[in-house]
Amino acid sequence: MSSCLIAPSILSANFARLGEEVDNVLKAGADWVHFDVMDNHYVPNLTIGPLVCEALRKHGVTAPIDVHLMVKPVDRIVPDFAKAGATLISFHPEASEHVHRTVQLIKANGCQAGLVLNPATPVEVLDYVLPELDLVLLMSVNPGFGGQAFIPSALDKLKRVRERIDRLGKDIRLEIDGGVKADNIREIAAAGADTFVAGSAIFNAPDYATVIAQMRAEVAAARR
Ligand SMILES: O=C(CO)[C@@H](O)[C@H](O)COP(=O)(O)O
Ligand SMILES: [Fe+2]
Repeated sequence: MSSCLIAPSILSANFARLGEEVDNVLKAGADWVHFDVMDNHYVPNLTIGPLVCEALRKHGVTAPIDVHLMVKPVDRIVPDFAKAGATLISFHPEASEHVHRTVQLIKANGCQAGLVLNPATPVEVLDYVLPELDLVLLMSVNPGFGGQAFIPSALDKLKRVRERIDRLGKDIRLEIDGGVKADNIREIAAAGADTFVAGSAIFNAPDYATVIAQMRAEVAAARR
């Protein structure tokens, strides 16, 4: 199993002080910055684009930026995010006419590629494309908003995707996104996730370092 990575979703950060918020959460022990891009079309919400990603890089953020695109169509915006400093780019298959082509486009632009499965998207969508991926992102809420409750069926889905990744024997990260908290992360880790997005659980807490440390301890307990 790969190392445990914590990826705070900046959707729940204070956007008026975004650079400082990202610095603080990284100082508090976060590994990646999870960057939620919403277009008010694929999902009913509107957030941030490549300019903000670029601004974080110019501000001095060197940690991996994990871009979660909830944008349809997706291909046109991929090169812009690559130029803006994205490390990984993940997209929803429903937002791409040609999933395999979008994966290749992301890689051709020098980024790692991830595919995102909504709660009702079957794992079979990974057939034929899993070997090309660097990451699978399972949604444990319907995309569009932070602060929603974890959908329990994601646990069974995590197990099924973990089996597929292990069978393939390739180093592919299994990321979970939505409703992840210190009090449910242990069972999420036990089900096979190795990369944990958490927005409200971290940014709504008084002390980011305490929550992140708690989360890591829970993941370690699941792996013992
Ligand atoms: O992609 C999304 C929502 O669409 C997420 O990344 C959320 O922003 C996670 O927030 P919490 O559920 O952890 O508050
Ligand atoms: Fe996300």
